[in-house]
Amino acid sequence: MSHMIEIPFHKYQGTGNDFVMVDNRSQLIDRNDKQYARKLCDRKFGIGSDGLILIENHKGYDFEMIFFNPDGSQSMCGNGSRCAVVFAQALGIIENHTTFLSTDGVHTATINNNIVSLSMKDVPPEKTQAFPEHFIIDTGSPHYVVFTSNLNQKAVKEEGAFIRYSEEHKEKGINVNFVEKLGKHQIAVRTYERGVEDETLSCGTGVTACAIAHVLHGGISPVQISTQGGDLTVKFDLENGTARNVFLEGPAKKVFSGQINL
Ligand SMILES: N[C@@H](CCC[C@H](N)C(=O)O)C(=O)O
Repeated sequence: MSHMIEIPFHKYQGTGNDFVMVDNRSQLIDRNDKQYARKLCDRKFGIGSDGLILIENHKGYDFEMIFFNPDGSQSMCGNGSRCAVVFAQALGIIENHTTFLSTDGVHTATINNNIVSLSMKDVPPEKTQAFPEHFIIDTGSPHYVVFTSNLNQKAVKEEGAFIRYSEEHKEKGINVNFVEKLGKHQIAVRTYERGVEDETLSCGTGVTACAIAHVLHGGISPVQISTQGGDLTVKFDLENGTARNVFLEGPAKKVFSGQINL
């Protein structure tokens, strides 16, 4: 970031997971400079959000979304992808259906009355590790999933940080999800996100991992997930241990627009 620029931005949220969106089709922002994410996502000195998303042109797809955590690290973001789809529609890039590129590859999505249904990657057994007390499942981002009772009383930030900074996970980091079973088709989830290093109100790749863990534990798809920021649905088929035809569904909305000088 060498000289001062004025950046038009749009703030979106998907079940309370909030993102700064920048239409970067004219390459206003250097996508290799992590300082933009650090500055724009800062809740005291910037706009404030759980991540920065750049929308860029891509030859083979409707668009490419580039996601950054507030610390500048990159990973797949389920809620951010859902918000990016609504943003792409507002920009006139797409109508109600899209095929686009995200951090972990190609996704499709459909928008119906502000509900975005996003295809997620298959999750084969190699991406699912079951331990006596928890699961580790990679749904584009790595997730530690632990079942609990009294979810509302959980010290998610403290207990999540303890696992995320443990000897095993401190180097690459991991997102930590606490899950309470509410029924065969229902769970409640609270998530500590790496890169934010705090609890967020919802995490799309996180609830996808939790829904898969729930079905491996006797639950049934579709799974309704209640998060601190609203409700999501995850559906998939489990075939020989592989979760296929995985869809993450829920609302995504614009909150406000503005411009910032950096
Ligand atoms: N909020 C996201 C996940 C964002 C990435 C995550 N913090 C990581 O670094 O793995 C979601 O909705 O999936």
